Amino acid sequence: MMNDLDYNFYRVLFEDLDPARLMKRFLELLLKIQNVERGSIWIREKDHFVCVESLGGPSQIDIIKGASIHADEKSIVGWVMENGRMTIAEGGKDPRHFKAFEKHMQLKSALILAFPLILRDGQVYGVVQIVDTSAGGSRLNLDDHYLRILKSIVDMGAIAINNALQHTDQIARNRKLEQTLREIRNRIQIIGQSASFLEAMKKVRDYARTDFPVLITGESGTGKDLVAMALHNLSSRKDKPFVVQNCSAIPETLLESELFGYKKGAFTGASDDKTGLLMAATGGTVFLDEIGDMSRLLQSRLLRVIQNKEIKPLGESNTHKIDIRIISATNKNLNEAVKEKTFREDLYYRLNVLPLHLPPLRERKNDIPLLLKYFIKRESLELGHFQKRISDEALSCLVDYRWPGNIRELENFVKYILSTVDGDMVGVTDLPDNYKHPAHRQLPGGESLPFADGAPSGQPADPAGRPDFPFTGLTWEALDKAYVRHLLEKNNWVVTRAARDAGMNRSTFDSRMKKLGIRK
Ligand SMILES: Nc1ncnc2c1ncn2[C@@H]1O[C@H](COP(=O)(O)OP(=O)(O)OP(=O)(O)O)[C@@H](O)[C@H]1O
Repeated sequence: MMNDLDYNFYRVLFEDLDPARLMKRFLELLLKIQNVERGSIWIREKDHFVCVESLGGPSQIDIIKGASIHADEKSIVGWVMENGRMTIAEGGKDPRHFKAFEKHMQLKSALILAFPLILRDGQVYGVVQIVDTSAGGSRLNLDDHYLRILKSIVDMGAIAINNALQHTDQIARNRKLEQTLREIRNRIQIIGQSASFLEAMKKVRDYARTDFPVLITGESGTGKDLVAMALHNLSSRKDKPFVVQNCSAIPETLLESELFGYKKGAFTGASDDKTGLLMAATGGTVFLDEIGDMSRLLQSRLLRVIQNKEIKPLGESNTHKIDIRIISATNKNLNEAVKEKTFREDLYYRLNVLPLHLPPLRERKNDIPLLLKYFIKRESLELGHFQKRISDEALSCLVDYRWPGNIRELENFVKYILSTVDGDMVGVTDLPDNYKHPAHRQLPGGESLPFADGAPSGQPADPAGRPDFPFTGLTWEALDKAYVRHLLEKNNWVVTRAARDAGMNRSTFDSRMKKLGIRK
């Protein structure tokens, strides 16, 4: 029979990536080689050995697929798992034989041949049993040479089965990840009620109905990534990939490989074909973040892709048609970059078909209380904490604050207060200095107002918990001096501008400076 092991045998091992089918075909093959009818495959699962395939026997009760043996029980399967070697056992007589399964079987095992299923690293993950039920176990061929060949077949099968199991596991994991991603995307909440924000959101809905490129502009942390994802989710491409690439974070050659892909051997180190993101996203949306940082060379390649709707990976002679929507984003002034010739004008017009500007948080102050509430709720739920509230005074400081890091900064601020404030109410004293009343902030140039760290010493706290008037305890002159210096610093020591901010003319401001002893 062993001579009949033609290429069909290898097909059994390498053709099928479905573990159940593969195990069945593999077991059938082993039984055919040994000319017996009964056999089973067992896999270790935590503290049990589970029969994942079983063949043979005249009736259904002889099939033990799905049965399991506890690792503490005496069994041939357990012995082989533990010792990692083949064994031959006499059914019913061998003390290792777990007889419970055979109690009701029509045919009892006479001789059992069991091989370990071993991984490349020597780990035993399963056992295959080949069982002879003929009288005296006369059918099994136990010739040394024969068994050695059989063992190498089992070893190959073990690797093939494990590959198939891992492959299936990987597919299941990918499915789960995709599902989680879909859920996360559906959970996206975009918070805002200010006019400028609502106007931007209307554009998002309008743009989602089309397929034209969108260029999102706005300061860092204003929500460009979030809005790009929302646009994709609202569009007809929502069930296709949404692929994100940050164009500033990686070197040019790496970015080129990521976006356009390459053919095996296109350059030293290209040991396999790589599908670029633009091709992988076909049918879906590509979000190119920080597009203003893309090199001129890659700008030209991207332009060609947009113009021709096709892509040619590095080192490949053929082009591939692609169907993608491009959303790009920048916190730079691309108009300026075009003037300075660091950004291609033709690409700029190709990308900026539908412009979308996200206003900074300081221009949508109405949204600040709403966003604070939203993040407090979200983060408290995550932490399993009670939801804190923000006192009116603290809230007014936060609304006045300029939020240079926009919503990202606000999100981080909420995490900070939830971690540091003990009580249920967040008061002014809980705020870091730079978030307090403007007069409490660090002055430009590093100079602080005299009591930037809190109320001046000796001032009793208000029993109602209201913050002290911040200027108590300062002389009029000290206050005057700090204010004049602050205006000068803010205006880079351009006196005319500082005077305008103070609401006085230049010469009055000059004489005030002189009186206070402040020199340029
Ligand atoms: N309107 C909003 N509602 C709720 N969360 C928001 C909103 N806008 C932004 N965020 C959150 O603020 C954080 C920063 O947003 P995002 O990363 O989209 O900003 P960005 O403009 O792309 O920043 P960068 O230019 O630095 O990449 C994210 O965690 C995002 O979920």
